[in-house]
Amino acid sequence: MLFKQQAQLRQKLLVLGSLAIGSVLYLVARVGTLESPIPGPEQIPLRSIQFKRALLHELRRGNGTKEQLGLQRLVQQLPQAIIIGVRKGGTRALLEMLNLHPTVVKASQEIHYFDNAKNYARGIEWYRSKMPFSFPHQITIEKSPAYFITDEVPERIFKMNSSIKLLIIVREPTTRAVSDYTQVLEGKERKNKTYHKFEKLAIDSSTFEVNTKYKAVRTSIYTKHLERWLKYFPVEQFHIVDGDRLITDPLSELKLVEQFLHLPPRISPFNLYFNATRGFYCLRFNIVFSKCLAGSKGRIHPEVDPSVLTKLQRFFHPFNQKFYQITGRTFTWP
Ligand SMILES: Nc1ncnc2c1ncn2[C@@H]1O[C@H](COP(=O)(O)OS(=O)(=O)O)[C@@H](OP(=O)(O)O)[C@H]1O
Repeated sequence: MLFKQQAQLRQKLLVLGSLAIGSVLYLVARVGTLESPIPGPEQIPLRSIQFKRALLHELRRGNGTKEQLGLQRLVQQLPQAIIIGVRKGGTRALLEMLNLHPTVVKASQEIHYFDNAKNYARGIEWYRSKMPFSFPHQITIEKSPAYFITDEVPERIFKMNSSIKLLIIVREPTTRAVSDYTQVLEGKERKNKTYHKFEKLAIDSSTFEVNTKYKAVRTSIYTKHLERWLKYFPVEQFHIVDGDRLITDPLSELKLVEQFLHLPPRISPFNLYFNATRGFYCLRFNIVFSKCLAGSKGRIHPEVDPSVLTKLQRFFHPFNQKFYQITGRTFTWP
């Protein structure tokens, strides 16, 4: 009995200790690093949010119940915004970077609720149960890149929330297709299986034209997919993120997303630093905690015959023009 009480006391002290250390480190980290906060009704007390995040972390680790940690107001909210695609566009980087914002809570896993018949049949409360705990003033975001290209998804999302905000991150279409191929190739190699070369898959061997049956090619015809979505949602409900710029200048892209989501600007230069070894920007949450994306992000692409790349770029050109026209955002793709 005495032993149990001592163990409980020790656990409580541990929780309080880690919370106190976390808060002090957080305050030290934020002082002087934040952009001057914008005054107004939207302003959220950052420090208390970060403190609550620390409590949330303790809850997830099983170091107390909601009541013990004073987290009764925690809820599992359906997402108010979804990153619907595009596969290999930088969806993971975008989600992780948005999660730096104190008002954003991410669903860590891809949930595949709307594109997977079995999951969809489980119902909306199943979907909600997959969402992270958050406070009512926070917004939940999930990403499942397969949503963008799956026929049934727009209608299903519309039925859940017709005013939801939709984020699409795109990359130069040919590079995206090669990235898509690289991921599949790696999977095959891991299983000691052989796989065709990209050139063979992307070009029809009888007509020497671009093979539009190849999924990696089809996914890059962004306008075709977007048109299906526009049957349900007005174009204002979408925000297009430049995935190429998210790699080279992530903060500029994140600022545009903050505006689109009506979030106060809180992601600052402090939160992002370039890691020369990785060749990418990594994320800094505070002076002690920073992380880069997993090694599966930023793979080295195989070399592709330049004439095939040119053929693909020519093929995508008219679709790209249409995409610019519809979205009102122009990219520098060839
Ligand atoms: N900061 C940072 N760190 C690492 N990787 C980054 C980052 N920003 C964008 N990217 C690019 O993200 C590409 C992977 O895209 P996705 O996350 O959408 O892939 S997936 O569809 O979820 O598999 C991945 O594509 P590849 O380079 O082709 O592997 C990266 O180029």
